[in-house]
Formats: sequence, C-alpha cells, structure tokens
Amino acid sequence: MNNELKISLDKIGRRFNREWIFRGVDYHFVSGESYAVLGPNGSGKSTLLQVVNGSLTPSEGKIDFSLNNQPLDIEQVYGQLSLAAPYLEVIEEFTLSEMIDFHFKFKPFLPGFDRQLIIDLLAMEKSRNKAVKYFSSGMKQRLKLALAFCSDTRILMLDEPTSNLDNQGITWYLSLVQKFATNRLLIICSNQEHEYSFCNHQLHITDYKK
Ligand SMILES: Nc1ncnc2c1ncn2[C@@H]1O[C@H](COP(=O)(O)OP(=O)(O)OP(=O)(O)O)[C@@H](O)[C@H]1O
Repeated sequence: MNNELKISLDKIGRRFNREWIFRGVDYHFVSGESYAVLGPNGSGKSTLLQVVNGSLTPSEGKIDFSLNNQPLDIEQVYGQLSLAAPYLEVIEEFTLSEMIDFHFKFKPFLPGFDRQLIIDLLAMEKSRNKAVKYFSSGMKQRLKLALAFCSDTRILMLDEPTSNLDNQGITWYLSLVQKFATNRLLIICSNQEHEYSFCNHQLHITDYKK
C-alpha cells in the first residue's frame, strides 16, 4: 500500500513512581485503520495515547514510526499528528478567528479548507470575534475537534471526543468522522460506545496490567 504510516509498539510499559500503568504492549497502528483504546476510568488510556504521541516517554520498550517502511523521526511525526483531548488547552485570550489562525500556523489545512469554512463547520459565525474563554465547554470541545479533524495530518488522535457534547454535538462529531477520518490513522480513547463503535480494532488496556 502507498503511503502506509505505521506506529510499532515493542513491549511498551509506563509507570508512575512504583506503579505500572501498563506493561508489555506489543501493537501496531497502521494508516487507514481505526483503533479504539478501551478501559475503565483511570486504567491508562490517556497515558498510552500520550506515550504513542510522544508527549510521555515509555518507561520500558520501544516505539517506532515508519512511512512506507522507512523510519520517521519524532519531529517528522509531530507534523503528521493531530490531537483533541481534554488536557489539550485552547488559548483562552484568543478570539475564535485568532485561535484558528494560530493553530494553522503549525499545521496545514485539509485541502480546500480555510478559516471561514471551519467557522461554518462549527456553525459559530456569531462567535468569530468572541474570546475562547467565554465559550461554553461544549463549544470548546467542538473547536478542538474541528481543529484536529481539519488539519492535514495522517494521524488523528482523540481522547474522550464527545466529552461535554450534547446529542446534537455527538451527531456532529460522527459526521466529522465520516467526512474527514477515512484513510487516516485514527486512535480514539474512550469508554463510551457511541464514540468508537465504528472502529475496526480494539485495544483493551486491561490486557496489559501486570
Ligand atoms: N503524571 C502522573 N503522575 C502520577 N500518576 C499519574 C500521572 N498521570 C496519570 N497517572 C495515573 O495513571 C493512571 C492512568 O491514568 P489515565 O489518565 O491514563 O487513565 P484513563 O484510562 O485515561 O482514565 P479516564 O477514563 O478517567 O480518562 C491513573 O491511576 C492516574 O492516576
């Protein structure tokens, strides 16, 4: 397959102080596939995601990234990665327009997209000049999702993607998945089935507790 991006975990483990959160994770994530990382609250889903996206180092084991079987280094991976997560902050002082412009200084837009199309996708025309600090929690979540989905990256990582979203927001999230997640490598940390039921692989953190 052309442009196959692969993330290979080789006996990955992570601990905080003396507590192992998970150990012995041997797994491959491949572009074009969608993965649900599952487990109860506090089981280590976010920790695994942060290890996979390079924001935490593994305490043991090795993680490799490759494109068409050629190794990629972590700087190249960052340019290919979008993340929406509860612990990812938006810049509260910025207006919506400024936040979009700031984000897309670092990541390219999906082909055909621009600031206005993202505002339209969010249905937030009236809030374009409103500071993000005045957004509701659901509006902030929608913004994080739109920024991640509409960046032209091969890897899309979502942690609890529908937190703070109402039913309409959940439907909107599912439409983003349909429109913008195909052919990418999608990893979703969740314990709510509606967020991940379409994923074709499941990784259960509880399988890696030792
Ligand atoms: N920086 C840290 N220092 C110490 N312990 C931590 C740290 N980050 C996470 N932990 C612990 O690691 C465990 C796993 O946490 P994590 O947030 O990965 O779980 P989770 O499955 O994503 O949970 P949730 O479903 O509630 O979001 C928890 O026991 C947590 O307290």
